[in-house]
Amino acid sequence: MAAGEPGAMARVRHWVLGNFATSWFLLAPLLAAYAPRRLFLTYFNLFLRRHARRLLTVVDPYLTLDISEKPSSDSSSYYYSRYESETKRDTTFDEVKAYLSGACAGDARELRAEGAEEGDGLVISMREGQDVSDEFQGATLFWSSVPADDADLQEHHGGQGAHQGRRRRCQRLTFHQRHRRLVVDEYLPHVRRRGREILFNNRRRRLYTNNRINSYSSMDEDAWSYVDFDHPTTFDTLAMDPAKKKEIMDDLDAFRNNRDLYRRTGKPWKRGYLLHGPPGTGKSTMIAAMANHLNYDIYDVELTIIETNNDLRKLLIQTTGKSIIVIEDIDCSLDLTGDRRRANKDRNKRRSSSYSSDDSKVTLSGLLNFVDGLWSACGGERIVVFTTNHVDTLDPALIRRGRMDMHIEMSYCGFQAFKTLAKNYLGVELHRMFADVEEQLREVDVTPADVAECLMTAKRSGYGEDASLECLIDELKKKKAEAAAAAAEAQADQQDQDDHDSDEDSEGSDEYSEESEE
Ligand SMILES: Nc1ncnc2c1ncn2[C@@H]1O[C@H](COP(=O)(O)OP(=O)(O)OP(=O)(O)O)[C@@H](O)[C@H]1O
Ligand SMILES: [Mg+2]
Repeated sequence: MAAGEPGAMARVRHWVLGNFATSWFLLAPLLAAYAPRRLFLTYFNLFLRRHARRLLTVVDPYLTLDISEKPSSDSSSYYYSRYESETKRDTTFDEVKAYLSGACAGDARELRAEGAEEGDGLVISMREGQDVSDEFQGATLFWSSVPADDADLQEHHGGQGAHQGRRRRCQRLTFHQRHRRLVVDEYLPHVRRRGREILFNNRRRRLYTNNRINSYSSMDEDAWSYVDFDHPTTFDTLAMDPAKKKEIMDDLDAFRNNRDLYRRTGKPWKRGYLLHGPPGTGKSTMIAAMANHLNYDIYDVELTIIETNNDLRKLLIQTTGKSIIVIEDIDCSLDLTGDRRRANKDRNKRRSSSYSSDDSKVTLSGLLNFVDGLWSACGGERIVVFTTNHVDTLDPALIRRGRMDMHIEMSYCGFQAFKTLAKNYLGVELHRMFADVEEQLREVDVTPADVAECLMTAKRSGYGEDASLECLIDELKKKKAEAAAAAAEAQADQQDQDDHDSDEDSEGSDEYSEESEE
């Protein structure tokens, strides 16, 4: 309707057009008989144009929607990154193909297999002309593989390019017109989301570490370098109390599976874990197990080379979702000691004198913002892990619930943890010597790292189960004796100190009494 057209006129026009089809059937014979041929043809033409589409939908109520393969010239490995997505190609075709991979493997008869862009997996897709069906909220939808339109090809390549010599493909979705809204609003976003997950799970995981970045450089500078993450630890091989382990796994699963809950409650989709305990109790090992369990990347933040809070933020926005951001030994990193103080000195030397050193520190507040400031909410599905050997020295603000939601104490090796290590290293779940080991473990503080090392050494030397366990028991006894000797020595030192103090006290009081007598 034209703007400003009176309502009455519009109604009349609508009525006329609405009755056009009827009027055609009434008027056609009259026009054919009495009107000039030219007028008849014009009238007929008009009728066809207006009503052909409507007639077609009666005959064929199905709609099609094409998703074409994009030129490979800007194809690059698939990223799950908010930052990078702005500059990377449209990945819809890949997502749809990944989504259909499962259905194709089950349904289609003529398949095509391509190596996944990363990892050892295969992406199965349909050969041209094949189709598969899919169900979504009670609607049946059909996907078929067809060549992309020539027009489409021209549009994207200008008639040449990387796809020359190979026809681009297109996934065609066919659905009933009554599902139009369902498809556009819900089904296609669902397909893309699911496809993205499949692509993400197929790729190799990465272990990132931050580069030293120049605060004044552009945002394009790579803040992170990475290697493939291929750590073999899983929760199965992690030695710790089974109940505690289950609690952590359940917590991780609840985090991963509750995207909507986080959204509904207005909480950013992230969670913090504080791992604390003596060296060698498995804090770093736990992080690897978490990453393997969730299939997330790891960003290992080296705080000592970050110069400003702003750089820290820059790092954060270049991380991807589905990742674990780790700051190891947080107590050492934040306290400006050792390397960090040296790093600051070096930096200050390099800087012009107009910048005070106060401008260039990662402060506690910078770190707090990193963990749960506004920027930290971008991207979502992110886990932050801090590790420390000295939980008591940490600022309470840093580890309060909400920032570090779960505090996990990694403790010395108990019997249950030992059983996991025995299974890992010796392949035994039960043994008559376990009772001896249990007894020794009750009396000595030994880390899982010590036990693992002992069993590994025995295994490498070709010892059998009995000999390996004997070695371990000997080692535990030795440690117990060492601990007893150290305790005795400490007690003796303490005694000496007390004696010394009391001697000084009595000398002091003698002097005092002599002075007072005088
Ligand atoms: N709980 C555990 N389960 C299985 N293996 C463990 C465990 N704890 C330690 N280990 C073994 O000991 C090695 C060292 O452990 P890890 O580096 O995880 O200790 P950590 O607590 O991070 O120590 P640090 O505080 O010094 O960083 C690991 O490579 C692993 O082989
Ligand atoms: Mg560690």
